[in-house]
Amino acid sequence: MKLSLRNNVVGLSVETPEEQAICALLGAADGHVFQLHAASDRGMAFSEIGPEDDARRAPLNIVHSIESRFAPISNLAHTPFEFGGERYASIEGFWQGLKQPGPAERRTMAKLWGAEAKRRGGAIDQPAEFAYDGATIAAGCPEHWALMRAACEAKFTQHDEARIALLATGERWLTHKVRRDSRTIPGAILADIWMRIRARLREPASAPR
Ligand SMILES: Nc1c(N[C@@H]2O[C@H](COP(=O)(O)O)[C@@H](O)[C@H]2O)[nH]c(=O)[nH]c1=O
Repeated sequence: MKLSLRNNVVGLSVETPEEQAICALLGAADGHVFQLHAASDRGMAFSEIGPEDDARRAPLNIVHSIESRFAPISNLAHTPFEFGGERYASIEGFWQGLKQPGPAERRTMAKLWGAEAKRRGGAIDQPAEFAYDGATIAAGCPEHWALMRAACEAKFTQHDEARIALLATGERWLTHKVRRDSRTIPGAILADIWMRIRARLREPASAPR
């Protein structure tokens, strides 16, 4: 193997069939970040840190249009779950339903996901307060966010794909930056909910059922 160093780039060129086989294996790590261990002037080692975005902990903006492997994290994704004795097709169906006055209207919203859930909910004025499970909750207050957190917990514990997608974000900082931030649940609150749930899911006791 030939070794060179030019412009801060370490170059290795293959000379034997064994080295060629190793080089072919390393093809799977193309674009990954490696850490250099240069303990002596006779040799060195590189240990793999991982794909560049993971290694750099690049922020990840969770929106409906994100790449498909992370899409189930979005509130708009079709990720059926049960919460408070009711079935919901998506978090958005749950959240937008809270704007509705009665159980029948909430049930209708509960069946929706994707752009339709967002659009139908967007057409409803957010009441200053609403009733949920016998309590009166002021819109946009921490109790309102606590409902979002509890529903998200239900989603990520019950829906395998959503949980796998959330855990696949590793240590990356999550954001929820959309064209117009919600007046009832700011994107920063939502991102914080996802990151807290992710940390909880990593704890051994909450490993997938
Ligand atoms: N605009 C948008 C999303 N907005 C969603 O709207 C909800 C808040 O709505 P509201 O209470 O009416 O302000 C919340 O669930 C948030 O995720 N979501 C996405 O994935 N992609 C988007 O582009």
